[in-house]
Amino acid sequence: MSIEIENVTKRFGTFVALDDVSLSIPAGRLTALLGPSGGGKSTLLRIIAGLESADSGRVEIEGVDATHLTPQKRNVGFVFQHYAAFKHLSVARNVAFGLEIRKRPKEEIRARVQELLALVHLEQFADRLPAQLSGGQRQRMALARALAVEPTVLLLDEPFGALDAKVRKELRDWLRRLHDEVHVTTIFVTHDQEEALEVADEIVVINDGRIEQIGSPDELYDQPANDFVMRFLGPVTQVGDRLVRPHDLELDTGDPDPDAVSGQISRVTRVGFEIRVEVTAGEQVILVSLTRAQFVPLGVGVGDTVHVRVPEGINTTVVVPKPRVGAAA
Ligand SMILES: Nc1ncnc2c1ncn2[C@@H]1O[C@H](COP(=O)(O)OP(=O)(O)OP(=O)(O)O)[C@@H](O)[C@H]1O
Repeated sequence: MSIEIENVTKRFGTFVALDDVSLSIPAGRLTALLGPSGGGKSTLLRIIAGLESADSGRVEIEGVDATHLTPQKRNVGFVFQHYAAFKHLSVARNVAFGLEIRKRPKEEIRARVQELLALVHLEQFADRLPAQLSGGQRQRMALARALAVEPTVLLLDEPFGALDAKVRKELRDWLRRLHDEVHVTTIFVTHDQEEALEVADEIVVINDGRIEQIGSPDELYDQPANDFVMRFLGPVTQVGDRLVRPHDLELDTGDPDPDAVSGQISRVTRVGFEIRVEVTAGEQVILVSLTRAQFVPLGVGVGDTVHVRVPEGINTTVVVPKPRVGAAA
């Protein structure tokens, strides 16, 4: 294991941002810290970086107790959402910065900067100023700069958060490929489940200062530990007391299956190749997502009675009723 977090707690005043968090992060992998805003992801990342100190607990990086080490002594590279470049220095000098302050030989710096700029596909922009780059190019420069000093760990806090959706997606693919080339242990914070599912080897779901689940994208998607994780990772609908993915459900007409829930179609919406069917069954509105090829042969529309089936073997979680405010514990 590359990073061990043991029983880390962090409070801001009386607010508990991290509540006794323990976690092992494997070496050489790309790990996403995923969760809703305010859940504690950035705080955890900043504690790993040494930019924030925990109230209690321990941080170990590559077998070394880093709990009380300064950020400089931890050998971590850091990239934030808004990267603060040196505005008056060229792209190449920005990337070279960490090597220059470490007083590495000029020739070594030149070769390394060239190699890094090639890695992030910015060779032709070496002499530009940061202001002459696009947002996506600037974040790539930030990554090259963070990688320059060969960090043990690369920490990325919503590195593509400020960019538009299309560029974000491109950089996501690019980060995955970059990681496949350099294999540096990387932790990145995101609140975007699609980003985490697409890019990460391992995902840590954090909510309310606690870890909800750790696993590969497939494990989290197929075997969510609880209804929070299930809801956070993709669309869900409720059938009875079970949470299900709308595309896992089946619709039947004719004689109902004994386990099926019957209701009336209250709405049909087409979104590209997907047909979203709302079935009202008593108090519940169930969302069923079908392909056109599944929907059309049913020959049904709004007002018709249908039966919703949860096929055997598909993944569901039971909804835990929320305690009412003021209810006794
Ligand atoms: N310096 C601080 N002082 C007081 N409260 C803080 C401080 N830093 C963070 N917090 C609080 O701690 C909680 C966790 O913040 P954190 O930034 O770790 O969340 P996050 O999961 O990264 O969310 P986001 O995606 O919005 O950045 C939030 O409620 C935040 O308001």
